[in-house]
Amino acid sequence: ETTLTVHYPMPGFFKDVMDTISKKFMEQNPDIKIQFAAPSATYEEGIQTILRQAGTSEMPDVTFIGLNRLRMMDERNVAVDLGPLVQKDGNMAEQGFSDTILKLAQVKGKQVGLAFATSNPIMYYNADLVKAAGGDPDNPPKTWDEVLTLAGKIKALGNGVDGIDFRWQGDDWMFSALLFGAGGKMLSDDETKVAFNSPEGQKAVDMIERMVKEGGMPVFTKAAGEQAFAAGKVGFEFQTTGALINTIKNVGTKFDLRTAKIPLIDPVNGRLPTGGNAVVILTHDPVKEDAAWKFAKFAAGPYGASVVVPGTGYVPNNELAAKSSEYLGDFYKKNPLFQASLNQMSVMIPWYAFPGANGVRVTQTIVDNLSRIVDGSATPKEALDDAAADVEGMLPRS
Ligand SMILES: O=P(O)(O)OC[C@H](O)CO
Repeated sequence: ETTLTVHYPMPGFFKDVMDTISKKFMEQNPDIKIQFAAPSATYEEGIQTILRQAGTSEMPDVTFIGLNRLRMMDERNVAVDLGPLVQKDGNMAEQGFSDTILKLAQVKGKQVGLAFATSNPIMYYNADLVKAAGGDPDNPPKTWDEVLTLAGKIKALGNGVDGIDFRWQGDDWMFSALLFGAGGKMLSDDETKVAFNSPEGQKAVDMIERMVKEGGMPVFTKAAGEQAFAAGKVGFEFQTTGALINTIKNVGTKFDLRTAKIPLIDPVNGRLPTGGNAVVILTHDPVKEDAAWKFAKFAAGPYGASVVVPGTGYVPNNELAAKSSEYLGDFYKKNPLFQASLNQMSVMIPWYAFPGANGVRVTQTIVDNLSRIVDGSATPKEALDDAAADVEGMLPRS
């Protein structure tokens, strides 16, 4: 029997799906046992744990890494190159892994992992509050101006109700939703210079200030924002579609929960970041590596995707799972809340992965500066310029 130790992040989203997938895998592969290492609360904690454990006896055999940190895994040379295994397999496309899907977990052409869960940011809204404020829940806002106007009216309802919770905390992902949504980018094409202090970046940070001033967004922590929304005290919440099942469970019957596309500051050129994570093999032991490859394909394959999508709210990252009636073929028709993210798949681009060893610090600097806009201690321009100067100093010198 081969035992694989598997580490994953965000147990709030993934514990149940990991349990289901590993149980089924062990039924089909009785000679392989899956045991879980303590999960990490976030992607950022996950990557730091893995980099610390790499090469020690504590290192798990398999991990799930945020898509923006695969580059770091590659730069530190920690992950097994899956390219030869993909080659040897020969029929990845038949198992639903098209080239497009394989590319989601490649770094400069190297197959660092297989995408396990993929997401985009969506708009969650409280249809009861929208109605109470004079809006039409069947025709939710399509532009940020419309969101802000309606959110302001929701805030004006009083009774401790707030207009917006935009999940800017934690990492740079939701900031990139505004930046990419405005047609902007993080760094110059040659990655030597910061490019988010651009007119598009300015529009992104101005929007955060407008959420506070016009849309009634308070200084929430991530958890407080989610709790307030689920308690029926917030009109609009913007965050990953991966939080959908948790949100549905937490809202229960308290109000009429709906979802819609997140507006793009530039509806023509705007794009959205792809959130989520990929399964990565760490063990170099040949027997374990073989078992780990079986598990990776199973988790990221059609069965895994058919558990992850309904179990969380992520979009399908396996073409067979998305199309076949055996898996998710009828699911979307029956579950309209899941359609917002599906309808945005055509505008998904990679979650930007900063080069060099300072990726986690870069992200934290961006978040810290966003918090100054939300708490009113800096203007959007000051925060943007400070973030740009700090990040510039953290980029690798060529
Ligand atoms: O949560 P995910 O997996 O959709 O990834 C995007 C994040 O929300 C970033 O924290």
